[in-house]
Amino acid sequence: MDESAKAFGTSPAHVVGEGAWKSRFAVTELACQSMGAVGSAVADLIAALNLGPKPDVQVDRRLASLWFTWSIHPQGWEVPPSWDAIAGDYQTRDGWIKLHTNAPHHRAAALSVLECRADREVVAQAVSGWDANTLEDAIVEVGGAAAAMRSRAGWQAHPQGAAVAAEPFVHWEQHPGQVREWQAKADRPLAGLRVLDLTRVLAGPVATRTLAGFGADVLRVDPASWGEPGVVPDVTLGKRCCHLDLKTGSDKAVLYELLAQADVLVHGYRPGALDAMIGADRPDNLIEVCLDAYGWTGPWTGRRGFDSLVQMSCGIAEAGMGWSGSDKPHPLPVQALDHATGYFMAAAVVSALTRAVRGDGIHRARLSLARTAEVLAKLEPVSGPEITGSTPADLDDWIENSPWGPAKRLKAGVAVAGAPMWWDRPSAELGSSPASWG
Ligand SMILES: CC(C)(COP(=O)(O)OP(=O)(O)OC[C@H]1O[C@@H](n2cnc3c(N)ncnc32)[C@H](O)[C@@H]1OP(=O)(O)O)[C@@H](O)C(=O)NCCC(=O)NCCSC(=O)C(=O)O
Repeated sequence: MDESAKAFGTSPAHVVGEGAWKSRFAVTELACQSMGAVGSAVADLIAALNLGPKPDVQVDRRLASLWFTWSIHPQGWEVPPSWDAIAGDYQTRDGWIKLHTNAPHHRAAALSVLECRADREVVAQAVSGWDANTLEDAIVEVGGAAAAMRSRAGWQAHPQGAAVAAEPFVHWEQHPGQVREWQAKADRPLAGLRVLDLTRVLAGPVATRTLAGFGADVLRVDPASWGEPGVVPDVTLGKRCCHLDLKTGSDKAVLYELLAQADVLVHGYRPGALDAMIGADRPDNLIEVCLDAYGWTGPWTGRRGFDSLVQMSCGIAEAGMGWSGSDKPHPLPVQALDHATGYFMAAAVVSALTRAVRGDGIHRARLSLARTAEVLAKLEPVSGPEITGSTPADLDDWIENSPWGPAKRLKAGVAVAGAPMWWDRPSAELGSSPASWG
């Protein structure tokens, strides 16, 4: 039985089709396992709610793999680039480091340590005078986001690598409580379920986009200062998005109102960051699922992180370098840790709903990108025709009227018989809806 089926108490989904991302790691298998986990959890929920017999679940290898890239296909316009001009890999005196500078405060932190301006060549020159681990520590110390390239063996011997490997795949906590009834139907099992979404970039937003695909009412909250134009068109599909500044009393009061009426809270702040803003108390009925980058135990819990940084830390980029014969870090072909963690989080939400419906209390779950990397490292790649990208045959006929222009989407990668994934609304600009339940 796969690790996620064990964690969510589901049976593995039926996988059809062919194709695989070309990689040293089993990226396509991870796509199938994580999307299959959501489908299987939804099937269990339909049965637990007595909406019908447990439906069959099928994952398409090719489409699941493609959902690990961009699902949106703009018709006549372009999504802006998602990477900042100085983000990326740089050679240090003794190896490699990746700087993650997409957020302005992370970029300012890196530049303050390097004492240079935001120009790629100037940054490369400055980085070349540092040892990778020393520079990583210095940038992390001032609130930035960077990762030195480590080998797999180096990570396994590192206190953080050892801590993450020893963690459960999903940290579950059980609390007394019951979920409010929502308007579940056999063909729309999450209809009326209120999901408050405090996630950013890819991993968390993939989780809530998936819940919206089964009918959940998702409301995303961001501060007005936060922007991610390169990913918002892809990940806000099916959601409403509002602005709240959780550092002001009046907006905090609005958030408490929203939370009091919510069924599910999904977030991706560093451990303790959300509690520091809104306190640690949660309504008794609330299912809470969150992620962090480096895991929930060990010296690096609380470290800022993104998929591409975790790939550097945990040995994926280094192993890819040897496998591909490249002279620089060689990451996965897609941001697989983000996407897989997002689908696993969605599976955790649905699995928690099933447990609540069965009278087993309220379950809360914590996952991490680094622990997902351990799942990936154990999977065996299956060969098949190489997947290189989508073709028109992979796209749905539906035309999404996004705020940026018309777009098509990939066909769904997972099919729950009788409960197809589809989205009630197009993608949305951050802050474009009122901060209230619809
Ligand atoms: C994504 C991050 C790197 C972002 O880094 P930071 O913004 O520097 O860190 P924090 O989590 O501490 O963010 C909280 C900061 O934002 C402020 N903050 C956040 N939301 C609000 C609202 N709504 N209102 C007011 N202030 C806010 C908060 O007070 C903190 O500010 P201060 O108090 O002033 O600090 C980190 O949150 C993180 O590591 N998260 C866990 C992993 C994760 O989700 N990674 C991204 C997705 S995965 C991925 O790789 C990907 O998608 O790509």
